[in-house]
Amino acid sequence: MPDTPSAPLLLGNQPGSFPHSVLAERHPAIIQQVREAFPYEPGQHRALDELLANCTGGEIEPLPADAHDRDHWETWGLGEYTGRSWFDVPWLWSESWFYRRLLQAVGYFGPGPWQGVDPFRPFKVAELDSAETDEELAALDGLAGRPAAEQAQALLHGSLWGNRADLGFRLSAEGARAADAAPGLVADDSDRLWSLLDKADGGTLYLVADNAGRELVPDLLLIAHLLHSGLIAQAVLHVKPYPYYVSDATTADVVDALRRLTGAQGAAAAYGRHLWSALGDGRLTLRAHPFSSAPLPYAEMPGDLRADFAAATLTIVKGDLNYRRLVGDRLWEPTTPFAEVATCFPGPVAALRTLKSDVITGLDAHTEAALVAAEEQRWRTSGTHALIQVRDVP
Ligand SMILES: O=P(O)(O)OC[C@H]1O[C@](O)(CO)[C@@H](O)[C@@H]1O
Repeated sequence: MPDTPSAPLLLGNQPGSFPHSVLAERHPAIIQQVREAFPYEPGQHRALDELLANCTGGEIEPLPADAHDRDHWETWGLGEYTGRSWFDVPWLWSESWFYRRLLQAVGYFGPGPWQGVDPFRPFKVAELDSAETDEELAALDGLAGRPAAEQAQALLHGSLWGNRADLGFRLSAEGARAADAAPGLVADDSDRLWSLLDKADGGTLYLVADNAGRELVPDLLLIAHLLHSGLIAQAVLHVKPYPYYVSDATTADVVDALRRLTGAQGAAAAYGRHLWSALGDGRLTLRAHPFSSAPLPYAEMPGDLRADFAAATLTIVKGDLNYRRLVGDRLWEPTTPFAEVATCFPGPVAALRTLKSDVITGLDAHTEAALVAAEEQRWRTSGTHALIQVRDVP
């Protein structure tokens, strides 16, 4: 982080704040959503009851002695935060811990009959199989005949706005959108993004995925187009090692998305087949690094991951949570330059994000003033604004 004054770290202990509402309201709603979606047995319901009581009114508790990832969580601060309220530790940490404990409660990590049963799968599949997805896939036929640069920009925007497909957010934001102004891009460095790829011509793109379904599909389409056009020779897709934040993508979700594409008609099916063969011959590879679901900012990424990202021509980082991790989940002045804050990233990085939490950087003063005039501070969390911000390594 720059040696300039830092910015306050987000905690969940301010009643009325967005972080507090997530811990106090969204997490209980997600427990109820998961409970209703599966014929869980008494043991799981008891564990969900305990989690509900603990995450809203209890203290951080240690992991079971035999937990497979106990060492990771000890490295990630569990020892330091054990015994403290969920609301008094970094918000990023509490949220990540919630999903770890939720999977524990439903038996996802096993051993046992519910091992590997993704508690969020019904929601992700329903969204992938939705009529909206049909429409978006059919629209690809219209794009096929357009000039390559226009196709690329359209697919980049498809990937960007796909980030609204955040099912955790939808749970508590239903209907909110109707009240807000038309969606708008509050920062746009897409020209720099394209010039980075053009310069490398045949380089390697890393894409750190966010949500499955209607966000992952346009991410994959963007990768397919860039591979097919030769603008990149290799793509590496980072997904989560286990279900996370309701709709974050895992390898199983990538397979579902590819089946959805290959099962479609026209251009969509062609993209699907292209991606399927790219996985088969190694032009597209998947990664599911444990740090992808760690409760920490990217400044604290381990050496192997740092070396990975440093080797990329460009890394596209998707979504709100990843953006928070890029800027340290701190409440920077909105006009603080993105490039000054994202110095933790070892290679050229482009953030594609719809705004769904308080953190923001890299706005010009005029844009900030216009947003505040139109929406007070709602623009930060409404999910109706987006940004494309790029930091090229000096
Ligand atoms: O799917 P995304 O874009 O990372 O958004 C995650 C959402 O969840 C949050 O963590 C709040 O729970 C915010 O970051 C954001 O509202």
